[in-house]
Order: sequence, then C-alpha cells, then structure tokens
Amino acid sequence: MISTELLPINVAGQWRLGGGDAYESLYPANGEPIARLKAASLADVDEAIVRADLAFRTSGWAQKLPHERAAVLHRVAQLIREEAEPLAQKQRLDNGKPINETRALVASAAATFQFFAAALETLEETITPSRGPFVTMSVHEPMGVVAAITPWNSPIASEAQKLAPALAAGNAVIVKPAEVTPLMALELARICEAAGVPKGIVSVLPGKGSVIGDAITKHPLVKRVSFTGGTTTGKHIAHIAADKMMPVSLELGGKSPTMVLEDADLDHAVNGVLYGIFSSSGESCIAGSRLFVARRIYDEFVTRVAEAAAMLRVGDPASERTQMGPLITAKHRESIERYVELGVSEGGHIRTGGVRPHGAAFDSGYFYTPTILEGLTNSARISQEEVFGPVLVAMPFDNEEELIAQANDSVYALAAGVWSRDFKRAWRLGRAVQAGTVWVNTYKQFSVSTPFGGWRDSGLGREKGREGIFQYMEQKSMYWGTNEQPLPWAN
Ligand SMILES: NC(=O)c1ccc[n+]([C@@H]2O[C@H](COP(=O)([O-])OP(=O)(O)OC[C@H]3O[C@@H](n4cnc5c(N)ncnc54)[C@H](O)[C@@H]3O)[C@@H](O)[C@H]2O)c1
Ligand SMILES: O=S(=O)(O)c1ccc(CO)cc1
Repeated sequence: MISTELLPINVAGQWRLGGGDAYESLYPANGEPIARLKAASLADVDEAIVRADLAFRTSGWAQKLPHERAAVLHRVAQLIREEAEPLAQKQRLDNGKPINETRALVASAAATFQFFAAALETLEETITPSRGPFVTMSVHEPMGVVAAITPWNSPIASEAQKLAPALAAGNAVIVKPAEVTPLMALELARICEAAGVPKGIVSVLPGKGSVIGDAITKHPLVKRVSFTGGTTTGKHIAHIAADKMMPVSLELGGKSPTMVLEDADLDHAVNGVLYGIFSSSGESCIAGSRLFVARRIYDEFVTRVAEAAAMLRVGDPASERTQMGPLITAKHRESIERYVELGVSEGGHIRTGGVRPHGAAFDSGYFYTPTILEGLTNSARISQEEVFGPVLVAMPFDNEEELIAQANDSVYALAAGVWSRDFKRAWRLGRAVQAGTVWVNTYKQFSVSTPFGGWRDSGLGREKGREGIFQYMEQKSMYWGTNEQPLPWAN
C-alpha cells in the first residue's frame, strides 16, 4: 500500500479529498489495494473548471513570454527525471506493467515536456503573402480551459502527451485520468506545481468517465477536449463536441495488421511480431493484433512465433526479467477470455496460450498467457474487434493485392507493420496500407517529434510533433492596414 490515508485530488490547485465516492486502486499483479481516494464529484468538476478559467485569465500563465513558459516546462522535465525511479515504481503498482516498461514511460513523459518546451521557444508565426495594401499574418492564441481525458494503459505518457503541449500553449488544463489508474496524473500535477505552473492551471479529477468525464466534456467553459480511449467513448464525446461546436482530438482503438513477406529477415520479424502484440500484455492501441504471413513461409514463421510466445516470461512486474505482466483488471481478463472463446466458436484453434498461467505466483493477479489463434479469416469478429489483450490472430496470404485488401478491411486504421528486405515491395505496401503510423522492419517505436494519430474509427487529429501544440490554440489571421490605399468608402 502506497498510503493508507485517503489521497487528495487536485481541484484547480486545491489539494483536497474529492466529494465523490471513496474507492481503492488495486495492484493488478495481486489484486491488493495500493491507494485509496475519493473520486471527484460533479460539484468538484464545476468548481475546478470555473477556477481554472479564472486562473487562465488572471494568473499570468497565458501572458508569459514563450521562453518563460518553456523554462517552467523544462523544470517539469527535470523534476520527472529526478524522481524517475519512484514514479516508475508507483506506476507499476497502479497499472501492473513490468518495471522496464514503466521506466520507459516515465522517461518518455520527461522527453515530452522537454520537447514541447523547446517547440514553444522556437515556435514561429507566419507572415503570409499580402494581396493588398496590408500586411497579413497568422498567429495563435491559447484557448482557455482545455480537458485531457486519458485511458489506463500508459498513464504517465498519455497524460504528458496532452498536458505538455496544452500548458506550452498557455492554457489551463483539466486532467481526467482513468478511474483505475489515477496516481500518475496526480503526481504530474504535483510536479507541475513544484516547477512553477501557477495554482489553478492544472486540475486532476479522477472518477467514472460516464459521470466526471461527461460533465467535463459538456461544461461550457471547456474549450477543447483531447481524448484517448475507446472508439465508442470517443464517438460519444464527438457528439457532445458537435453540439458545443468544440474542437476535439480523438486517439482511439486499433486492430493493426503486421505483414510478413517471404523475403523478410525472419529472426528480426519474429521478435518484432512478439513485441508488437505481447508487450504491455497487448493492452496497447497500436498492438499488432492481426498477423498476415506469406503462405510459403507461414508454417515455419508462425511456429517460430508460437514457440517464442510460449517462452515469454510472464509474471512479477517488479522483476526486470519480466516481459509480460498482468492485465489491468479481473473484468478485463474475462473480456479477453470471452474473445478467445468467440474465436474458437468461429472456427479458430488456439496455437499457444488461451489459458491463465498456473501457480501460486499467478493466483491472485489478473494474468493471461500470450495467445495465438489460427484458422480464422479476417472477417471473423476476433479479427475485426479490438481485444486489447495478448491475443494474436495469424493468417496466411497469397499475393500483395489480397494482402492489402485484407489489411485495410477494418474499421480501424491506427498502425501497421511491414517486414521485407525488398525496399520496393516494402515501400509499395507501406504506402498502400491505410494507417496513421506504418513501421517498416520495426514496430512500436516512438518519437515525440513525429505526429501520431489514427484514420477512420481510430481517431481524429494528431498528437506529438511540433504541430501538436497548435491543437491547443486558436488560429487568428491579422490584417495590418498600411494606409497606402484608402478603403472603397473612404471620405
Ligand atoms: N490511439 C491512441 O493513442 C490510444 C492510446 C491508448 C489507448 N487507446 C485506446 O483506449 C482504449 C482503452 O482505454 P479505456 O478502456 O480506458 O477507454 P475508455 O474509453 O473506457 O476510457 C478512456 C477515458 O475516458 C473516460 N470516459 C469514459 N466514458 C466517458 C464519457 N462518457 N465521457 C467522457 N469520458 C469518458 C474514462 O474514464 C477514461 O478516463 C482502447 O480502445 C485503446 O485502443 C488509444
Ligand atoms: O501503446 S499505447 O500505450 O497504447 C500508446 C499510447 C500512446 C501512443 C502515442 O504516442 C502510442 C501508443
């Protein structure tokens, strides 16, 4: 247990107990409580947003010069790095990911603050070509209060990805973390305050999405929602946003295809496929959950992937040797088990996995074995729906045309992988596959300077990259008259 005391939440700079129901955050590896807190109430939501709006207008945060705000964000990055190990351990407890993964997420959160601090300092507004007796320019203004709604699967990284550009842009930010993983957002708010972000500019309101997230989205003072989570929730938020004429960005689900061609470096591809689906226990939006393998090498390749999957070290997230930890909750594991049963009822057979691991070490946590299904087509429900767990569907293909048709036959279009030594084929497939991100001869690599987002049901808008900061700003075109030529009605 991190603390037996009820943890305070952050209502526009006031650290206090939430007004909602008390609940416990559980360690997915053993189901034991690690923290207790009270969720935000609807009154907390309203108070946080009204006070955030006041802080936006009066704290001076939005008026700071870019290099001054950037200095604060650089300090946030530095403080995250100074506290990296305790943060990683806390996130391990909150979310159950293996410690090596939580360390990488903490490092990426620091890098994200550093990147947006640098982006802010070097941001250029544009003077546009004039077409009259005036000087024209395009500038950007902060929006006011913006909301960041995040899922449970990569807490500190998802929150940093929204908080850093939104703060860089000069806004006040309401963070609504997933109910089951509230700790990292609270830690980031504490660090932002310590680094010099004025009180009231960051709030953290944990609680049920359908209540707290909904109220935040509908609030008239909230000028933008940046949402990461499931597609159904994202569509619901998009409807609310349409009614408010509010811009949204939606980072949603995926069912990403990985394509392995006959000429691929198979050692490399086996590792890439395993990492793509089984890292983070498959609880990853970009999990490579549909594997298409050239028929000529299908048996050999899938045998190698299945043998390696069965050898993955599933277990204690605290151990540096662990490759796959537990799933997030007992309920989520049940949903994955139902998907595997569905796959079997649709005609699939389990090549490996498909069970809970046995042994005392696993009894009270939410563990599941790396699972591969074969014998299914791309139109099976388990090939079409996001499982969000360690379940791979493997399918052979006969030619490129059929491969692309199947890879693109999905409501999702978030990511894709291509494995081939033939540059021309890899280029052709990489350009033909419909996805927000394509990895060629690698998978699940990220750079904060490269935009990320999905097509179709995988989302709207892009995060990261220098342009990511503009999501949180309104654009303004300015015309400066030069008085060289009178307006038509001049007297
Ligand atoms: N594309 C990406 O970048 C990306 C990254 C990570 C996860 N995801 C997706 O997230 C999903 C898993 O996360 P999840 O189960 O937490 O998703 P979710 O949609 O259930 O919840 C995400 C967040 O939205 C909140 N929420 C729920 N209902 C809401 C409502 N009506 N109004 C406002 N907020 C609401 C939740 O409390 C949580 O904070 C998967 O589909 C995964 O693919 C996408
Ligand atoms: O693998 S995930 O944790 O789902 C994830 C989160 C965010 C991003 C965007 O940088 C990519 C993958």
